[in-house]
Amino acid sequence: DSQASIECRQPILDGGNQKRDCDFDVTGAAVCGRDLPVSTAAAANNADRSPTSELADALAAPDGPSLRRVTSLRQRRLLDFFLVMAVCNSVVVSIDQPASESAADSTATSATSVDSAVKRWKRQVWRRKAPPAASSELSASAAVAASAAPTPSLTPSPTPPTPLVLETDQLSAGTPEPCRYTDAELTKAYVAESPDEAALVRAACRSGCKLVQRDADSCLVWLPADGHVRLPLLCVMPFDADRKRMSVLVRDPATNRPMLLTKGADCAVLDRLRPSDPADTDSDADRVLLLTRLHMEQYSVAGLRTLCLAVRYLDEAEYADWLAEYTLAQRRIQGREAAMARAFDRLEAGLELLGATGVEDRLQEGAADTVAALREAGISVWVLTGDKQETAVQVGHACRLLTEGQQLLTLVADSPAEAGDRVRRWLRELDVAYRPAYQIRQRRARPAVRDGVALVLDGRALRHCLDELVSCDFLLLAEQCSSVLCCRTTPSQKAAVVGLVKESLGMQTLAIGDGANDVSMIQTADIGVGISGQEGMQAVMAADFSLARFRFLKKLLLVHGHWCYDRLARMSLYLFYKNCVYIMMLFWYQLFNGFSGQVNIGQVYQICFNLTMTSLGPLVIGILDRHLSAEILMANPVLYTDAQNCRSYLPWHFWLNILDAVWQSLVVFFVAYLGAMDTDCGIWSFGDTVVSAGVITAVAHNALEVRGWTGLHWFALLGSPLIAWFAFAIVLNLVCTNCLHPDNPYYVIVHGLTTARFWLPQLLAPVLALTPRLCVRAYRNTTRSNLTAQALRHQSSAASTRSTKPAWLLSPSAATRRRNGGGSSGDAVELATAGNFDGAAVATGAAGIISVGGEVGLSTSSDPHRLPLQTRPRTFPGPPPTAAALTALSSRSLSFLVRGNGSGVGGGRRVRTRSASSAAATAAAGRRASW
Ligand SMILES: Nc1ncnc2c1ncn2[C@@H]1O[C@H](COP(=O)(O)OP(=O)(O)OP(=O)(O)O)[C@@H](O)[C@H]1O
Ligand SMILES: [Mg+2]
Repeated sequence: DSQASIECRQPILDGGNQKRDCDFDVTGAAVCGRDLPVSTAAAANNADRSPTSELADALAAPDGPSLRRVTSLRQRRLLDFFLVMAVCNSVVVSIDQPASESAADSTATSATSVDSAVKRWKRQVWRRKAPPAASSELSASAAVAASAAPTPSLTPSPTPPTPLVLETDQLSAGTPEPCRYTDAELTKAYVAESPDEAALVRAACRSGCKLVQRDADSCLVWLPADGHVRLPLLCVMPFDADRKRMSVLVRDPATNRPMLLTKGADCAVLDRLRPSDPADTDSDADRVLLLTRLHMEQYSVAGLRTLCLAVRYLDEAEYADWLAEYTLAQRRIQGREAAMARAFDRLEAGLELLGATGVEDRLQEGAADTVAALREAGISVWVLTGDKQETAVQVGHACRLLTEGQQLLTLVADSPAEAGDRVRRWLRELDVAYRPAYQIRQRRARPAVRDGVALVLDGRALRHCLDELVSCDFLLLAEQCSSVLCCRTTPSQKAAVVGLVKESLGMQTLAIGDGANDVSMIQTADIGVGISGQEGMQAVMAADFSLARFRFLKKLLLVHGHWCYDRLARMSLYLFYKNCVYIMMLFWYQLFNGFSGQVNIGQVYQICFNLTMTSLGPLVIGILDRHLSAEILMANPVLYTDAQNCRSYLPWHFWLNILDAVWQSLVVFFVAYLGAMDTDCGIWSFGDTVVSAGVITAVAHNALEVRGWTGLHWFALLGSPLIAWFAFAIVLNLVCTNCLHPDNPYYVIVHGLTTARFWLPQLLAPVLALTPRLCVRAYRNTTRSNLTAQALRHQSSAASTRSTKPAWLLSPSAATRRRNGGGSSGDAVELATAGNFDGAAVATGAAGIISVGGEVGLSTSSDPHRLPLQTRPRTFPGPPPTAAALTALSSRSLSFLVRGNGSGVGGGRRVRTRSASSAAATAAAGRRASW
């Protein structure tokens, strides 16, 4: 699933894990503070009045709709509307569970309990072992109806059940008995796979139509005019993403006729309505349809998820006929699914529209920030949702995937040719050159994204875009757009889109979703992330990573992703290095023995060099090292682009690393050789000196690579030479009196430790071997201006300011910063020329002034970890800042990223200013000079 849709899926758990029923409602008006009408046939005549309470009032009125009285058609529709809301779903009433469990206070618990409760119910439905015993609240007529429910095998009854005529006295006469549970108890007890369904059942309950109990064979509802009424369940046609609807076949308790209750997406229900009869002048079907469409549009534009509710009454012959087909379909071994779908299709036709509902689907806390951060990190975010377009666009705006003023390219097409034409026209308009598919994949750099353009398409258009004749152009277009929103997508389309991006663009893909409809997409993507929420655990079970909240994705990618990449890159480089050093130490000895293959290092040491003596250091780097703090990485998503561009492991890093290894082995070997020259040093004693210097050099190299020291780092790096080498070798030399022929090490190192020719190389070789690396490191740290280098400098300066060291131990700039109150902001603002911007001036701090081509704006942030790091200049529309405006900022953190036209501020010179106000004046002067 897409990020935005995940967010939308989680409205109920929002607000600090509190499940707040009042956050959503089908009717919205009273509860959500939204003045939205509910579209029903009953409300059709009075659509301009507030229908929310009107509907509930109408249901509860003394002369309101009742099953035991003859009511008007309009009243019956109102009753059916609420019955669909209450019954057409897979909601289980787990009233006996403690509220804390059933209310799903914790996401994980709720997901598990939802899953298990719903699964239990589904098992019951499919097994149908025994018809339920008539309970006390069952009215006599309902009891007859219940017993008339089909047998477990769903075999069509040879004779239709006795028609049940509802007799007035069979239902409780007079005032109906009150509902046995309170609204609060019931709403807490509803456990649903889908949060929308739970919202609908709760809304129906609050309006007066209460689902009290559900088992495999029947549903017990409470109605204001009738009390408890049991509806025998004949068949449940579960929701699936291809049909986009769900139906329940029940017996109407009033007439005992089969009655199909359906709810689903507008596109899945409105096409299946019974055509209106022009001869029937009483029918207001057209009017209801018109109003329902109008209301749904209002709901969608308000960002609500809409559903259409419909009903169909069948007669016994129709039902028996259908049941025969359905039973045959169920018994098929091959093509069972298709046959069942055909049977469902046949029944779910000729529907009568009852109305529509809108469920508010709020974004999780932090969702918008997360999407914004991912986009800032250079990650292309595509939203693939089953929602309708209007709702998805609203959600896109809410999560800041779409921005105001953006050009929305809305693709509607009925054929691949039409889709191809539209796409190619837009490509021409955007001035994008055509490229064949293989070139797109082989391309090194991604094209620049146009911030002002977003692409929106629905499932039908997407199907044509996935056609192989159109897909290449579609991808070219999609790449140009800052966001892509695919609506009304099926699970298979979601997977196909991910597969297309992965294969054709050669990109690493991450799919995140929370529902069963996201499973195939999650499995197709390179990295699958499941959100455990109200929609069950399927997504989590299929995913590589599981999160409880969408906002945790930011930390997963920007912090842990970044760390992981950096650690693995440096660990791999180190592993190549140490193997090369070891092999080369053996190789140099071959120059002295005519390449005979004789080695100067004992067998045990050869094995242990890699296995124990130099293995802990890279492991600790690979697991624990952190070159940038989590705060800096979270505050500066743009740092993620370094990882995306593989900056820590470029081909030249590898070759330089190997060259360095060759150099170090050369130094280690020949320094030991010079020490042993013209002495009585034996081959194994010389070997000990080489191994020892090699271990110390490799560990010192490792120490240079460490970015964040911890106790484990110290243990690994001190333990490797002291314990894994010296202690081990001494013990082996003392113990091994006559072993390991021919290199019996007995007393060799113990004797060597007493000689200067052993110790001198131990000191000299590491220093000489590591000097080039140290010099290059120092040079690069001083001169590099890329994002990571800037962040590292900021981090170390902040650390030195926080440090409790005496001032004379700090560098002059750190001492100045500490005097100025810390950080790199405040009075001391430094303007320095940035290497990659022509004529740009950069200063560290928290506020930024960013300008391109004469337009300039201000961006401020109070986060002290936020750096003015920008890979691309950005344009902030607005007039250039005046000196006064800049000076006004002097009381706050201030920094500049000012782009001139080659002259003016910065202008290739390094400018140092004393105070923010003088920096402001300089900038303003620069502005005048350059814009
Ligand atoms: N339980 C349900 N009963 C009837 N119709 C449903 C049900 N759940 C969803 N729908 C309808 O089917 C459409 C598609 O549902 P689907 O689950 O594929 O995607 P979604 O829930 O809208 O979005 P997402 O992709 O974010 O999960 C929904 O927009 C809704 O109109
Ligand atoms: Mg869904």
